Amino acid sequence: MSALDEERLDEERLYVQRCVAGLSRMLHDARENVVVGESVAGDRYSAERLGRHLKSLAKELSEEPDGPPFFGRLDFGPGSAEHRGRSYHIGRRHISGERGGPPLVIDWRAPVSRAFYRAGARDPQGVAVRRRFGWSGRTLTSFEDERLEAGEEDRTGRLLAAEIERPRVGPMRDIVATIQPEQDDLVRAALAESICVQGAPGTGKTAVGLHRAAYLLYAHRERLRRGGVLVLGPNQAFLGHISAVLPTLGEVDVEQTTLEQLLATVPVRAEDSPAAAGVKHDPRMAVVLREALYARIRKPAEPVVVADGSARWRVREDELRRLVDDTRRDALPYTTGRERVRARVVELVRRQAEARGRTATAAWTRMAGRAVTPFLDAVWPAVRPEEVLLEVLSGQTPADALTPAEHRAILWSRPPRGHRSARWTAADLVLLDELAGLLERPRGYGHVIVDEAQDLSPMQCRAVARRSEHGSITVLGDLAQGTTPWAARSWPPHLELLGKPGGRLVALTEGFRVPAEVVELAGRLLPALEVDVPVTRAHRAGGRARLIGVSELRHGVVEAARQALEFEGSVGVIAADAQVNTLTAALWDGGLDVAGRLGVLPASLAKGLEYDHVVVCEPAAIVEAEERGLHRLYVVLTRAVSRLDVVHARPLPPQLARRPSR
Ligand SMILES: Nc1ncnc2c1ncn2[C@@H]1O[C@H](COP(=O)(O)OP(=O)(O)OP(=O)(O)O)[C@@H](O)[C@H]1O
Repeated sequence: MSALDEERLDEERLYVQRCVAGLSRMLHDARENVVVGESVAGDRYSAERLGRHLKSLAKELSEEPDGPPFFGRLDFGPGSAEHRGRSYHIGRRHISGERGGPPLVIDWRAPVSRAFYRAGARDPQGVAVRRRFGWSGRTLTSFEDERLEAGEEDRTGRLLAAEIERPRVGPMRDIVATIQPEQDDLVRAALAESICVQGAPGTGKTAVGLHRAAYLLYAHRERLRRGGVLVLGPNQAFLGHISAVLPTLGEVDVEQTTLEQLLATVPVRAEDSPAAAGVKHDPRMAVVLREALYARIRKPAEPVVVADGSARWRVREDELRRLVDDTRRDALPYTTGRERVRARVVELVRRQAEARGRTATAAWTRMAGRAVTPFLDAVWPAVRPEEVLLEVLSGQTPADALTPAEHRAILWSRPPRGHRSARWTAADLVLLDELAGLLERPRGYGHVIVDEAQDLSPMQCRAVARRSEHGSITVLGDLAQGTTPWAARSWPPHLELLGKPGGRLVALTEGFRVPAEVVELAGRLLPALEVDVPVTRAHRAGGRARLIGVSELRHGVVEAARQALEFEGSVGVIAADAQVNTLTAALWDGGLDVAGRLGVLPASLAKGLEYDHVVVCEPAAIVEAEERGLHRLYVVLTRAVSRLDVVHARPLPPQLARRPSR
């Protein structure tokens, strides 16, 4: 490093100290304000609001992990009308300046920070110098400059490469320091825009989704405060893997869950046969359920008579029929429809009563409403989702939308006595949610991010659509990684089921996880996966992929894991679900500690995760375990960040054994 650079680094280190002081000042002020805010606000409501706001700010600041206060800096040159001659440090969060001075650090999501991600030698956007910083913990160790206005740009700089190539340990981290232009375009897309991102393994779909959530909350905080942001992931292991990212970015109020958990209104106590699950996830079930629910509505067969003191008010049958028909045509949720009928009948009664000089007080209206209940119970009965589904699965309602064989597939062999003793399956939860959505509109979100969306069934897509009807969605997925029997084969129909047929379809094509050697090996499966997905360019080189034939699987796996532990980083041993216990025991017996850095994972839970070194055990068993086993194998092979060992005692699946001829 030159003497001048040493000097610059020293200056930046002094700046770090100012930032650290700035942060502790912010924390001190926020704590102070919690106390003051609660006592000075004019009324209780605003005191509470202010108190809550300040408390969450104080909490956020004090929970701020000891990360570096900034990761980049922009020096604007004469080419910028707005920021000429200014320089800004960019970090994970805003750090206020001293005594009303300019901020010390600008949030990466602020408009001016955009140039950090988007400017280049071709379009410098007024940036004279873009600086990236290298850190070791909280210590600033280096920096790298690109003189953009002078036509100098280094898209594969040392610091960038080091971040991408770093060995993985522990859960996923944020990527704010190195978001790439094609990713930034998605992260900062308008709130109203629904986007569908198709990307090969490791192209940063999950990272983009999480950063988009953080960006939207920053740019539209007030609007999103009411609806909120929901992140849906495939399973608990995945949620654990991503759970730290948003809090590191200062966003603690995002709901992160699985769809199954979101819909869990009753416990799951049974499993469907593949045939039954296939029918239950088919979109025609929406028709079956709607018809079963609305079959409860009857034609009024007698007049409504309301006893009101000495008077009797009567609404004729033909009037009631018209009223029920009209309300059905209004296409309201079922429960709202029932209340609308009640209100309309009461209105007819009220007119009669007022014509005879009565005054319809609030108490009178309540009395009349109650008097109409028996009529409603007969004609538009109140109902629970479980009651309707029980009828459907017991064969008490027709299912004209299904073939007789499909209908038989979903019927219970021994129907339960009542819905409380029913043993519901995971697919039933989706059906119950569909019914609940027909009864009443569910809570909607301002924005929903759906990861691994290719795996959602049509009925699951409808559950997501119901929750984002008035909001927007980010759909993340890879058609090649679809492992459910109902996985999407193409995006446009899927987007339609998700309620956003006009969503923008974008492909991410730069791979940040999987090295070229592993991409080549896993890519041998692609022709057999029968999906049309764009080719990806691997950012990482220097990886290793080995096919290791052994005579005894357990022994081979223990040996591969032992060798893997000689390297830095996490090691994931991934096997067909049925082999996990045996292999875990073998690793323990071999003296390896299956905890911490080394983990054993069933293939069915590997989605979205990554390990520095992956040992895939007996691919043939992974393929055989399920209908879309080859897709599962593709998912499993693409979890490796640096090295992949495929250990097999049986012959390899033929698609993996040979290179595809092109
Ligand atoms: N711009 C970037 N800079 C540095 N690392 C990145 C960048 N984009 C993605 N990564 C890293 O690449 C890895 C893969 O990212 P991510 O898990 O988001 O990919 P994905 O497309 O969701 O993969 P999969 O389809 O396998 O779930 C992660 O470790 C992520 O942090």
